[in-house]
Amino acid sequence: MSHANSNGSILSTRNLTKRFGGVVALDSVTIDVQRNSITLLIGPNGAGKTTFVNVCTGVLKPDYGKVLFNSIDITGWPPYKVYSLGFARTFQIPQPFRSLTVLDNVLVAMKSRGENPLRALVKRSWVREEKENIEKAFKILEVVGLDSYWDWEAYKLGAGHLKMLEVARALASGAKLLALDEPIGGTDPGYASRIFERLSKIRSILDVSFLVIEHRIDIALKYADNVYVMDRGRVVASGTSVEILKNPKVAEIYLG
Ligand SMILES: Nc1ncnc2c1ncn2[C@@H]1O[C@H](COP(=O)(O)OP(=O)(O)OP(=O)(O)O)[C@@H](O)[C@H]1O
Repeated sequence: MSHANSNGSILSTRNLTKRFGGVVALDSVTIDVQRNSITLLIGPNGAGKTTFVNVCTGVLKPDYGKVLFNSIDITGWPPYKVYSLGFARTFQIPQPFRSLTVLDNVLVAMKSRGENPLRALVKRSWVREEKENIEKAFKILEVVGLDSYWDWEAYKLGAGHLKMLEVARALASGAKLLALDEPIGGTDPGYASRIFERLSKIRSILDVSFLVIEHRIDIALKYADNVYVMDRGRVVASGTSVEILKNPKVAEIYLG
């Protein structure tokens, strides 16, 4: 199942176009990210991958085209609104609170989703809510494989664990779609595969999808449900990993 119809999609773009002066960074890009999928976005430097995510998440406004999240037209929405709807993004360099523990980092992310200030006045409900939040945070840490690090300060974590903490924080914020920018960048091949195994497990347990930009396709392709290949602002191929590996255009882009 390589091609989506937009009903099963958490994210759909239609003819998304973005120019920077004379450069067409996105040239009529139509992409579907299926629910509960890992969708991989690959392509050489300057293909438009980062611009695509920036336009979808509201960091940049498109010149033309549409972005639909959960069938809601979010074209041109500001980033905070896109985020509060459940579309989160993690960056190449994770940004946790370094001196806070892993657990506190997750709790902070959970709270940032708009708390009712009056709630805090009612002590009993506050205590109960705090307890529920901690239980929920531990469940998330278990899912991402950080439960045994719950009391570590974030600055003590290695690159791979930091990326998973970012994922945990996004999940805590209620995200249904996570755009991950090079999740295995800076990790060794063994750990890189484990990160993708985790993502694969997370999306089978929880109702979440991943849109992943990754350069190390040798590792990433195995775990992707769907792949889009971009080159010079266009989608030049799409399909399953197997289809993509067989596609002569892809070989040409990467080798030629
Ligand atoms: N803010 C900007 N101003 C001008 N040009 C830009 C800007 N952002 C991106 N571009 C141009 O748009 C094109 C697409 O860039 P983009 O960063 O989206 O590619 P990419 O596929 O993410 O590349 P990489 O893999 O190197 O990160 C490139 O030609 C780039 O130089």
